[in-house]
Amino acid sequence: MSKYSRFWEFGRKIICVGRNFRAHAKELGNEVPDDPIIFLKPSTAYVREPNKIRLPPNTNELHHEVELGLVIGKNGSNITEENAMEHVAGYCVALDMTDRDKQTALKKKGLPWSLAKSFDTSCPVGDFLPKEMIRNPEDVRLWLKVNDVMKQDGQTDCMIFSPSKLISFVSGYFTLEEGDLILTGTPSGVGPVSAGDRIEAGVNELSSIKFLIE
Ligand SMILES: O=C(O)/C=C/C(=O)CC(=O)C(=O)O
Ligand SMILES: [Mg+2]
Repeated sequence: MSKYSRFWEFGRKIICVGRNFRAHAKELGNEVPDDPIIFLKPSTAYVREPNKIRLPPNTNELHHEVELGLVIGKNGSNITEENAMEHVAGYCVALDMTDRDKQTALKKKGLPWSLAKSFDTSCPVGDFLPKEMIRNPEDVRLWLKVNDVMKQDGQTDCMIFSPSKLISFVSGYFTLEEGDLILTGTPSGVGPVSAGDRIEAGVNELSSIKFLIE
């Protein structure tokens, strides 16, 4: 068993990348970024099956976003793109649950997104997938169904910034630590979920998660 098999218990940083897929930036009417857009979630955002995703306070529009998670296995800062993958212990399927209404209101005021992105249970994660299980993180299918209907179905080769580029960029600002998780951005097809809905999501056919909205 890998020491990272319960990486969420390390209690480390969850570093998230936004607008990393052109089609998703476009569906929300955003410009494609010149540099990665980065935000953070606290470790209290983690949720694991069979626990449920809770609606944040005063939400009108909770959105699903399926993402590939990179689990960091080696500390480092100022990591080069060439050495980046040496810092990855493995992968997971993850959701970046987003209070879209709140995010839109905060964006309009030029305020941080934390309340919209970082609430308790905003980061459901699947099982740890050791690095050997995904030969090429730039060739992974990310999919998500709500109540058995496919809503997101994208390939990581459509990322604007590759996993290596993201690790290199982020590690110039934050020292990456063992147990950190990097969420690499969502493909298009994000949309609302309500109490009672069932989300199922996965990376390839390797790992899937099922979460109910409470
Ligand atoms: O700028 C927006 O309106 C929304 C951006 C996001 O929510 C970014 C992501 O979290 C993502 O692209 O995965
Ligand atoms: Mg996201």
